[in-house]
Amino acid sequence: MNMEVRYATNPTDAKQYDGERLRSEFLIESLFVEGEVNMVYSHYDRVITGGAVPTVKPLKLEDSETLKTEFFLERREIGIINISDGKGKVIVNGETFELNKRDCLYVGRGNEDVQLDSVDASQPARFYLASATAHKEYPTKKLPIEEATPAKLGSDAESNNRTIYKYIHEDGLQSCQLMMGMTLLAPNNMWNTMPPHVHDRRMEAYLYFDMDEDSRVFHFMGKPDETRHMVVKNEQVVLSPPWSIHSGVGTNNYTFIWAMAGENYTFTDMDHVKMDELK
Ligand SMILES: O=C(O)C(=O)C[C@H](O)C(=O)CO
Ligand SMILES: [Zn+2]
Repeated sequence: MNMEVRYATNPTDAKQYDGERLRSEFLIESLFVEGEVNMVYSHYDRVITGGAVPTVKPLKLEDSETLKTEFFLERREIGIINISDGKGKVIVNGETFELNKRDCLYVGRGNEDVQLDSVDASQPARFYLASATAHKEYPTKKLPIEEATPAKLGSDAESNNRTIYKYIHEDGLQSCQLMMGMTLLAPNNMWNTMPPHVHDRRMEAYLYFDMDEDSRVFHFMGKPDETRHMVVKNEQVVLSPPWSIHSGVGTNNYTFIWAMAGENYTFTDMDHVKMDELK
């Protein structure tokens, strides 16, 4: 288990950052390594994002060193999505949940033993993890992508025709503060979340995946009138501060998982940015 800690940055300081500094604060370049659990603890709403790729043996969710708790979910909840064609298994206190590609499992606070495993070590599962602090236990529950409610957004004319699947949210899997879902772009559509928005009440993390080796997403961040971009590869995560837009355009098709935590539990609570305000 590897845990990196990242502190929060205010937007006035972030204005001065060059590309390298921007990437070291806001881009997570390597989460998915075979046989490892890698996580980043962000001071933005204390959200932990991580990747786990179990092969020949299960990997345990743990980090008493950083959290100073007896077990990982003592005071936390977690959303787990398998992004691999290889089937995965999550074993929660002895109960097994099988996750196909794009299925999501919510595990509530108080579950002591969480293990992540692959059904076939030669085609391992790749689990994306997002965890937030939690004040009570909600039931551990799986939601296959087929049962997540799709919402169509955008249009071919704007090159942003896409479908949002919400898994953990007020009308889906219940949680304390974590919200999580996946956005799939229709073929030949490259833009996400443009026009952009901010939500000063919540941080957000985007995991970009399903990309070829040479595909890139140009991810836009920053205050609406002070934007920057980072060039993002397959299976990399952007940490989006509450004051920042979070939008991207790909050189090829891609999918992304968004996860949020913070003040309220209302997916639609966004401050939309007018194109005139963008600089
Ligand atoms: O495609 C989109 O637009 C999104 O998926 C937006 C995210 O869900 C988001 O930013 C929620 O605040
Ligand atoms: Zn958002």
